[in-house]
Amino acid sequence: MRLVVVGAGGRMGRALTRAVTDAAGADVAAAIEQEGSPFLGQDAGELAGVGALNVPVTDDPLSAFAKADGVLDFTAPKASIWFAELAAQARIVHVIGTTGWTPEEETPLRAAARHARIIKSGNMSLGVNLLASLVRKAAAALDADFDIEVLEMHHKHKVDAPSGTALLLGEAAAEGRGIDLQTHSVRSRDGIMDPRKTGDIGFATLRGGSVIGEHSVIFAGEGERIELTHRAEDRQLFARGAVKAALWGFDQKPGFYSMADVLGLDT
Ligand SMILES: NC(=O)C1=CN([C@@H]2O[C@H](COP(=O)(O)OP(=O)(O)OC[C@H]3O[C@@H](n4cnc5c(N)ncnc54)[C@H](OP(=O)(O)O)[C@@H]3O)[C@@H](O)[C@H]2O)C=CC1
Ligand SMILES: O=C(O)C1=N[C@H](C(=O)O)C[C@H](O)C1
Repeated sequence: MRLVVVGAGGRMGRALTRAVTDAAGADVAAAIEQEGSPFLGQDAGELAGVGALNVPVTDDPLSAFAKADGVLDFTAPKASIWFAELAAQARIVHVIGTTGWTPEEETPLRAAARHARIIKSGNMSLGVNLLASLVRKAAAALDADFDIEVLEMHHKHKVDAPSGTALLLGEAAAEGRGIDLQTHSVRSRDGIMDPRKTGDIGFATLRGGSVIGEHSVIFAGEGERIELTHRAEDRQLFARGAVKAALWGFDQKPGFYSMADVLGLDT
């Protein structure tokens, strides 16, 4: 499968190039950064530390997508929307790991999925997607007297909060409990406020150092507490998941898919 890595100079872009190079049945067909990027013209393999691949980074996704079977995209929402439109025109697979979406920004992705095979997830690891299934089950089994809080920590460079994974886990908890996350989520607390409302799902964000990604869902009841935790120890985990998603998407019809679909997990 000929794959384009967009955002090829970024932390995940470099991890994706390494993962494609390691995978059977996939090649790096092109590498993209935006106009003005210092990475333009550099070899994607050299950037990723796997040796020259003879794939220079360009700022021309249109030409790249026309010759490819799929795109691996961990960039920013505005960029991912544009890439989804191009992937739809080219009728190819678009794997989106980008996080930090508003609900309105997701609408054009659904339109692009009429022609592209879009696989989007806030976390491409098996562990987190399994954790989401466990959270859904726990939330369904426990009554609303168990307060649900989602805690996450990431490296100091991360710009969106709560993380895509925290929101994915919050959605799983809300689904398990049969409530709407939008109307039950508390995303910040500061100063004097009303006591916690029964049924709310709280989010807390920590940022610092080089932490790859840590998430806990805490079910706090009277006199007991259940904590479900995932710790990512290596960014390659997400990149391998993205390549797996692309290879899976190759045989699918146009549509909007999740990592749970790829992994065959119940939702
Ligand atoms: N779903 C998952 O499993 C995971 C998701 N992520 C998410 O992936 C995203 C990227 O993370 P990370 O790699 O750490 O971030 P980086 O900032 O290191 O990388 C993003 C790259 O995308 C580039 N980019 C932005 N806009 C465009 C564009 N229009 N065209 C081409 N390239 C563009 C950036 O270039 P420039 O610097 O010039 O803006 C940068 O090189 C984040 O949203 C993060 O949360 C991360 C890990 C796992
Ligand atoms: O920005 C990151 O690094 C990560 N982002 C994703 C998220 O927002 O959940 C996934 C992972 O935790 C790393």
